[in-house]
Amino acid sequence: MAPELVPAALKPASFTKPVTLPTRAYVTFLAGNGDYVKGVVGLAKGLRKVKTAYPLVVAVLPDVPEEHRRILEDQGCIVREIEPVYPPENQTQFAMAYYVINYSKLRIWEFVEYSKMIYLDGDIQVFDNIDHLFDLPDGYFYAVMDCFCEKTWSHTPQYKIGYCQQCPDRVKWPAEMGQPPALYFNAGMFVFEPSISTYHDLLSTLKVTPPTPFAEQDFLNMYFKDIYKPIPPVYNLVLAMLWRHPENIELEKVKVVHYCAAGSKPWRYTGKEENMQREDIKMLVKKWWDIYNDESLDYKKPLANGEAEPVNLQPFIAALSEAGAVKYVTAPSAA
Ligand SMILES: O=c1ccn([C@@H]2O[C@H](COP(=O)(O)OP(=O)(O)O)[C@@H](O)[C@H]2O)c(=O)[nH]1
Ligand SMILES: OC[C@H]1O[C@H](O[C@@H]2[C@@H](O)[C@H](O)[C@@H](O)[C@H](O)[C@@H]2O)[C@H](O)[C@@H](O)[C@H]1O
Ligand SMILES: [Mn+2]
Repeated sequence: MAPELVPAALKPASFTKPVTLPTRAYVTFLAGNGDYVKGVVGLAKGLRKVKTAYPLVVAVLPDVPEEHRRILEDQGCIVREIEPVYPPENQTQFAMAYYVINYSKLRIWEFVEYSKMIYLDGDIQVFDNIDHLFDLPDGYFYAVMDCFCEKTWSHTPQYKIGYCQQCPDRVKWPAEMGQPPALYFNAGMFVFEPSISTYHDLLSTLKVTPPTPFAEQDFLNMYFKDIYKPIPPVYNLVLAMLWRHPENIELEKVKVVHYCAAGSKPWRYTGKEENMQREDIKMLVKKWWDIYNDESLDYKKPLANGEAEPVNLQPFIAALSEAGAVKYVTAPSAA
């Protein structure tokens, strides 16, 4: 029998089937009426500088003032208000008292208008395009491994014996203490898929999980332990790595910097805290300020003729395609 002249996949019908493009976005979290809004402005401008194809969603708690929300919308951010999430009643001493508000990050699993998201703390800057991370296979939780060597970890057995997952052979985990701790990620940056069922399960699991010093970071590590996949530290340079594990870092290759070491928040930098006079820290803080102060990176910057800069339609197209107003037809790939 003559082979099909037109393979089924190329029959006209397959070209008219509406295809919803995967909608992707970066997402960050903002709480309070303080200065973290500067971190988020810096992040929005940094993502624009590396020409990301995706919008930045900012999940804001109710206590974020209207003025700060306006600043972020004027920087092209999609501002979404979320309700706080509190851990169960507890006597926990969080590593930092304010960590209790970080459980509210869990609300981002409810952003199911996006198929895949990259979460970034507001104290993170993206210096190279990382859009390719959205193409990582679904079904896993991707993040960079943390370091246990800072004083903030002094409550843990690994700190007490000098063990760190970044260099498991320097001080080996003693057999008499059983298995070494499972690989543990820093929750300042991760690639995830929003899902209503996961969202509800996260919140119901939280209700019966005693809080611990690293708050939602500990909780997320416990919850995603079975599907966690480490990604290279170039995607989330926890600054302490520079003095704790310099052998694991090639600074010139770092794409994402996480200003989480004490005293390193660029918008609060004084240089007085330990390690803050290091040349690499001073260089990274300057790099952050260079972006923050770069007016050419402002969103919809009016051009000389007074017209607004061409608007980046990506966020609107993504929203429209999701809402079904615009049906995309994919042509077969050229490859
Ligand atoms: O007053 C605050 C404290 C924290 N955050 C948000 O919560 C994230 C996690 O807190 P932080 O980065 O300070 O923790 P670290 O990574 O330094 O431990 C921040 O990046 C912000 O996105 C905020 O918006 N306001
Ligand atoms: O609420 C807990 C926080 O825990 C993490 O920060 C810590 C952690 O990285 C430690 O390993 C460092 O020693 C420390 O400096 C740093 O602040 C996340 O960055 C943050 O997003 C958030 O989840
Ligand atoms: Mn952080």
